[in-house]
Amino acid sequence: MDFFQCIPLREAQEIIAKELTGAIVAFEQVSLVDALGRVAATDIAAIENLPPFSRSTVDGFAVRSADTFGASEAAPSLFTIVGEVLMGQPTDIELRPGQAATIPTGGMLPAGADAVVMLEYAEQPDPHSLLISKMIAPGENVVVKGEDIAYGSIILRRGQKITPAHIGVLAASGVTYVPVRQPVKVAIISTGDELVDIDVPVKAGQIRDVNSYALGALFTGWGCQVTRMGIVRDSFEQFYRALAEAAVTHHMVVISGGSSVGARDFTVKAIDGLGAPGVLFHGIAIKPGKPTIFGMVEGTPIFGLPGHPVAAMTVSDQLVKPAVRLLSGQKNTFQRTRVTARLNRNVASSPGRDDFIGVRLIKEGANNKAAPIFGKSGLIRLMAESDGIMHIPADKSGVYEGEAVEVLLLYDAD
Ligand SMILES: Nc1nc2c(c(=O)[nH]1)N[C@H]1C(S)=C(S)[C@@H](COP(=O)(O)OP(=O)(O)OC[C@H]3O[C@@H](n4cnc5c(N)ncnc54)[C@H](O)[C@@H]3O)O[C@H]1N2
Ligand code: MOO
Repeated sequence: MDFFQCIPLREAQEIIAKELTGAIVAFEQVSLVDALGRVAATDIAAIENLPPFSRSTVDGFAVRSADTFGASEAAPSLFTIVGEVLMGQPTDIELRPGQAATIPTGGMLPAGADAVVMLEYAEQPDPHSLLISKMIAPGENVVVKGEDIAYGSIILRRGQKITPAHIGVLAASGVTYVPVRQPVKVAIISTGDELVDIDVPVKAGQIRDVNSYALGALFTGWGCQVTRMGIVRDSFEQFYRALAEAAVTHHMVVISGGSSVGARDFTVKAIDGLGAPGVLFHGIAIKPGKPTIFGMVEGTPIFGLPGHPVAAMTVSDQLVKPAVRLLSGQKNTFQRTRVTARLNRNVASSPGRDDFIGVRLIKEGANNKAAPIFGKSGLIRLMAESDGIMHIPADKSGVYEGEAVEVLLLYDAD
């Protein structure tokens, strides 16, 4: 018998997406060196061409490519060297037919030139003459003005998570400050009379609070600003007060424990009591993580995650992560880094329920083998031993040895 109505995982994700689409946190300006991993709040367009002038990509001689037409070992083209381009300086050399100029890698292409021949393909019979014995194509060994980034093109898109390469593009374009979304502020409340903090001696019947640390680390890795609100004992009043405070001071609240139907499980009552619309679902057809709760209180999403650490992390991966992406205005809400691997044994699963099982990835030639890490969802070590989570969709009743499975990487970059 089930105490609550389980909805499919897809439906749970759709409810969250519907509630949070457009509910984006405010923006702020940060200096370029602080922009890594932040989410761009606006499109940024290039206000200049990059490179701002045509440049050589090799050490050699700038020429007019047409002058090498028909050049061969037997009949090399002859050029007069009319000057030298200096690194980091403009040049007023203007090549006429039959003329060449010495140029360093990165040097400014002189007017009239459209290609550069590498030093090793040219011969200098004397300091003022040059013989080129092969044809040079227009644009050879040259990056033309605006070829990297054209004036007016979009160099960073709203909703993109800023990578080291974006930082490079922004630096190249002279952008010193970047408009980004504020970090999503997440409060984590651990509930349970059995819990003690990690610096407190553990007495019989007690365990250390794993979830506020593991989930806090997970959310921090996604760019959130995490407040660990500490452990709230199983008293409704204390819990209600902590939740009310967390909901008004944070963009999102994540409660660990108290999501099941035990006598002390009052998460649903507290969320419903705090404001509209309250609890939107309680129970998902997923393993682990079945007793998950989600609600909205006056615009703040509240997650009630199962206390078992593997369940709490799995549900975070499937539901809290897209919620964070929606709040921070990221475009790729449900996009995941996946690898395909072949199972090294049969794995049974119940149809009608999405199963998530930690796996170790073993490289075998060009392929990956997935070795499931079985165990109860209360065992945090399962996550530590896993490289990712294998997903068995609800329409399957198991996967056979050798079959391909999708493995979601727990710590993907996007
Ligand atoms: N009769 C039923 N019992 C349970 C069901 C059910 O359907 N019927 N569901 C089980 C499943 S599945 C899960 S998951 C858990 C969910 O329990 P709660 O979310 O209500 O959480 P608690 O009862 O508080 O704790 C469960 C378990 O996890 C440990 N825990 C809690 N918080 C932490 C923490 N911060 N760090 C480490 N470990 C934590 C807690 O000590 C319990 O052992 O319910 C099943 N029961
Ligand atoms: O969420 Mo529970 O951990 O499904 O076993």
